[in-house]
Amino acid sequence: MNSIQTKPFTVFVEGNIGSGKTTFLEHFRQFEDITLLTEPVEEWRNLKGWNLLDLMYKDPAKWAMTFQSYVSLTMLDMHRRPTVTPVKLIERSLFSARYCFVEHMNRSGTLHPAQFAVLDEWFRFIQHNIPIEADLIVYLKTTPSIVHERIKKRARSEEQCVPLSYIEELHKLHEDWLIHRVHAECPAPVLVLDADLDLSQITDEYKKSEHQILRKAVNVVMNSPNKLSPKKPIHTSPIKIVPHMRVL
Ligand SMILES: Nc1ncnc2c1ncn2[C@@H]1O[C@H](COP(=O)(O)OP(=O)(O)OP(=O)(O)O)[C@@H](O)[C@H]1O
Ligand SMILES: Nc1nc(=O)c2ncn([C@H]3C[C@H](O)[C@@H](CO)O3)c2[nH]1
Repeated sequence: MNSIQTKPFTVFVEGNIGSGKTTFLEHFRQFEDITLLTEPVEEWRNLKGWNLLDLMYKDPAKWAMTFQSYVSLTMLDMHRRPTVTPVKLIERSLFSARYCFVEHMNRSGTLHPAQFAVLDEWFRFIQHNIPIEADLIVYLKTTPSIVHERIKKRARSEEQCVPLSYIEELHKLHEDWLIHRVHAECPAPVLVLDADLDLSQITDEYKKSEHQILRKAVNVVMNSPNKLSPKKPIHTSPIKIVPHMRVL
């Protein structure tokens, strides 16, 4: 008998700019029954001809509010995207937008306090009224200097002037959220992967998350005719889970 799929096992893939989130999602393209939702960067780069990402990086004081408003809309659309597969991987989330990027803009004064208050109210309203939570967060933990080099090498035009200091500040905000668990509203367990490893070694690191992700798909799929057929063995190696409430 088919299992009735009410909500897919939802995984947020989080990490600093250039940490390898898109690359991580691509690793899971080999498996069936998983929906992969990449960050809507192209929508931010072209909204009716406007490159909001570029405008935000060039003049954050003027464009941060506009950009974050559109990030919220596009990310909410991702969270609410109907999913027929038992597992859904999302690149970033409304939580990283609020806890990392908007938080940084507030602390740095890029956003006026009134603008921050509006964005925060929108986040709280959505969080309390729309189910957007994760069942697991995969945190691609990196060293700022390493991802800064990757950003420069990738050479996305809008990011050419992103300073290392910005990456370091975003890193701290990711660590506060996902390692030190300072935000109680996002209780999902966190699987930490060492995303500093280069491309020749990173696949083995990504495989550490397969068991946590695919077993959920297998559990659900086992009750339906089309079995999940991972083309590679599921690894059961011990992995590091950061519980919601850390015992410090
Ligand atoms: N483990 C790795 N080692 C070396 N380079 C990597 C690694 N993972 C990704 N890269 C490279 O770094 C750049 C950023 O990778 P990717 O786009 O996957 O990161 P991202 O986290 O999705 O970035 P963004 O936050 O900007 O969307 C790409 O050029 C990619 O080829
Ligand atoms: N300001 C700001 N707020 C966000 O919520 C946000 N989410 C992603 N980004 C930037 C990082 C990369 O350059 C690029 C791709 O991740 O977009 C953001 N920037």
